Order: sequence, then structure tokens, then C-alpha cells
Amino acid sequence: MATSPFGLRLLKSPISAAPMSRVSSRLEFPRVQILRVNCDYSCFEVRDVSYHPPGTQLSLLKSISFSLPEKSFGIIFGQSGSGKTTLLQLLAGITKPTSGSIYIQKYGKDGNPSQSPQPLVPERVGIVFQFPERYFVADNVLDEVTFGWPRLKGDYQLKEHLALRLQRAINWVGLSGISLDKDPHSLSGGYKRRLALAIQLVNIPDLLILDEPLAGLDWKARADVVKLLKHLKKELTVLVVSHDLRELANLVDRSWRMEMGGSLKEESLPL
Ligand SMILES: Nc1ncnc2c1ncn2[C@@H]1O[C@H](COP(=O)(O)OP(=O)(O)OP(=O)(O)O)[C@@H](O)[C@H]1O
Repeated sequence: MATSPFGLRLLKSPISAAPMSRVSSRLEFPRVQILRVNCDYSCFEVRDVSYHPPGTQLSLLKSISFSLPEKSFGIIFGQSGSGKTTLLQLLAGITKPTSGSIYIQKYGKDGNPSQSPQPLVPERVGIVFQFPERYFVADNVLDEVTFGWPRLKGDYQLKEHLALRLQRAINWVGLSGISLDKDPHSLSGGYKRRLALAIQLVNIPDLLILDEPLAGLDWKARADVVKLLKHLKKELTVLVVSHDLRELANLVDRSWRMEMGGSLKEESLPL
């Protein structure tokens, strides 16, 4: 029995590890039963994070502190140039803070920390940049999602495990009706965003970060992505930077304004 990062137990039904010598566009998967169990909760926490680009005294972020409990949706808003993207890059581990810490803290039912804080490692963060479709590299959906996976020879159990995670990610984002042979560039705007999300969801991140997830989409695709984020929020901790406050308002549990000069303060959405 395996415990997923969602605090869920995965009970595999007795299955034979079917060899996956080739992956076709129609994948067959064994059934997985999911049982919810009582668990402590965890919180993504940022403490006193400041950032100066290396070699400069320019202060882009000033002593930023905030936290976001698991399976909740946080949004950062603020003027262009205030430092929102710079903060996301630090959270994703793309750049390192000059000072401060970023970690996951587990709490017990009594509300006290139940163990020492664990640094948030980049491998446990999913980030979808603005206009992610511009960075698609493959000519079919399967290769796009599995791009960067280790080239595996022989290890069927590992292949099966990866295939299950792939299938779950594709189902999560509602891409299961799309052929894995399809050229990602031929998908609609909304489906391209779904694909970009699926790529990040394969690893079940502790924190999913989205930079302007609705930018450049038509009204229907925007509504679809909002619906999808509502669905994802039930299982993941999601942090978004966006100017589209009205459309995302119903999802938001916590919100912060980034002020020019790189200070962050908790504030209700200015609707
Ligand atoms: N490496 C760097 N060196 C110097 N200045 C930088 C560096 N990276 C970003 N900046 C500056 O830091 C400021 C914050 O940029 P950032 O992209 O984080 O803002 P933003 O709030 O995300 O803006 P937008 O909403 O337009 O995306 C900007 O003035 C930018 O020019």
C-alpha cells in the first residue's frame, strides 16, 4: 500500500505488471482504489525572503512572509514590475533568495508543528509560466508530457508507475478524450493550457504555481481553465499570480498585494 502526497492511500488491486514495451495512443490501466484517511495538515510557508539579483544592490523583494495551507488557493496581484514573477521564480527554485526560507511545515490536530520544517525542494514544485504553449517542443501530446522523463529500459514496474501517473494527470485536466498522437500545437488555446498543467501534475507537486493562467485565452477557454482550477484545488495547493481577479475570485482562499518595490501584504481582492 502506498501513501500519496495527498495524504491518500492508494490500494492497488491485484494486477500483473503488464509489460509496456511500446506506449500506444490507447493506454489500458489497472483500477486503483483511493481511500481518504485522517491526516495532519501541512502548510507552505515563506519567511523573511529578500532578493537582490547577484552582483547588484538592487532590492527586488523585501522581507516577504506568507503562508498557504495545503489544498487551498492563493493569489498574488499587483502592478506590473512590482516583483510578482521574481517571487514565483524563487518559490520554484529557479533563483535563490538572498535571505529567508521557503518550506513546508506539518501541523498536528492541536495546531502545533508536528515535525521540523522541510525545505521546499524544486522537484516538488510545479510551475506553469505565462503562455506555456510557446515552449511546447514535441510533435505529439504523449511526447510533450513525457519529455524529460528518463529513457527506461526493461523496468516494467517503474514504467507502469509512470504510466499510471501520466493517465491520472491527463484525466485530471480533462484531456482523456484527446488522442496522445495529436500535435500539441493543433489543440485549442484552452486545451494547450490543460496540457501544460498535465505536464506539471504528473509529479503531483506540493505546490502548483501558475503565472497569469488566463492570459491570452478567449472567454470560453478562460471559463474552462477556471473550472479546471476549481477542480485541482480540491487536491493541490495552488498559488497564482494574476490580473484577472474577478474571474478567479470564487476560488481564492488567501490574497496578497505585491507593492512596487517588492513588499507583499495580505489584502482582500479589490473588486
Ligand atoms: N535580474 C534582474 N536584474 C535587475 N532587475 C530585474 C531583474 N529581474 C527583474 N528585474 C526587475 O524587477 C522588477 C520586478 O519584475 P517582475 O517581472 O518580477 O515584476 P512583475 O510584478 O511580475 O511584473 P508583470 O506583472 O509585468 O509580469 C522589474 O522592474 C524588473 O525589471
